[in-house]
Amino acid sequence: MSRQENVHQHAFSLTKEHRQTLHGHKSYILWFTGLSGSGKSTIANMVEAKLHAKGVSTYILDGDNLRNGLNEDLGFSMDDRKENIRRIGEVSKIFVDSGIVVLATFISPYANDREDVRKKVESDEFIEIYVKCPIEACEERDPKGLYKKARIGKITDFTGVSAPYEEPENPEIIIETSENTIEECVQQIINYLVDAGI
Ligand SMILES: Nc1ncnc2c1ncn2[C@@H]1O[C@H](COP(=O)(O)OS(=O)(=O)O)[C@@H](OP(=O)(O)O)[C@H]1O
Ligand SMILES: Nc1ncnc2c1ncn2[C@@H]1O[C@H](COP(=O)(O)OP(=O)(O)O)[C@@H](O)[C@H]1O
Repeated sequence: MSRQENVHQHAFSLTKEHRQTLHGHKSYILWFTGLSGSGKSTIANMVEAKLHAKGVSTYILDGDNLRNGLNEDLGFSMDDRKENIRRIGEVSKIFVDSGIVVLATFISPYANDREDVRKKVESDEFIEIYVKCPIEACEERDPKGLYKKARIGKITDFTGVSAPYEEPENPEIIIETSENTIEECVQQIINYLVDAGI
């Protein structure tokens, strides 16, 4: 017997469209993926501020923050990362249903896990942003000193050092943070949203 066999969904009267109308805009997920130190949080923070200033309802879901709460039971094995991203995908879907624009900043190193999130929402509601930066530049920045620890084995399964990162094959947006300024990267994302009419 499946665990969901006796669980029945209630049909509520208000829909995502009602909530989007109240907010005055579409809701969708901006999914930032990239190495530690590539710039996911920095860019998302500024994109959120710009959207907020334009009257868009937003929320940032961030790896470090979620791992201190909802996902405090998860580590960095392949299975734990998969479960981490699955839960974030479900939470993101709830936000989209509530009419809010989600900015999700997770390394999300496995292409399949990212594609599983994409499939949870409508095709135009998942915008994958590859925050591209050579590992040498991330390591040079090392804002939290994690690469240093990973190189001497104090952190295991560290993405790019002792665990894989699968580059997105067809992301909606690629920002190259070692080639462009923070402001240029932010503007590139805003331009995409304006061109897409959202
Ligand atoms: N082993 C290992 N590998 C990668 N990252 C590590 C690891 N241990 C701790 N950290 C810190 O956790 C942050 C990444 O969490 P995520 O939830 O984004 O990871 S994942 O999507 O499940 O791969 C990551 O945050 P960012 O640097 O902002 O990417 C690190 O601060
Ligand atoms: N063009 C850029 N885009 C984003 N971050 C940049 C850029 N240039 C330099 N940085 C710096 O790189 C670091 C990125 O750290 P962070 O945003 O925490 O990355 P992540 O969330 O991917 O781990 C910050 O210290 C930021 O100031």
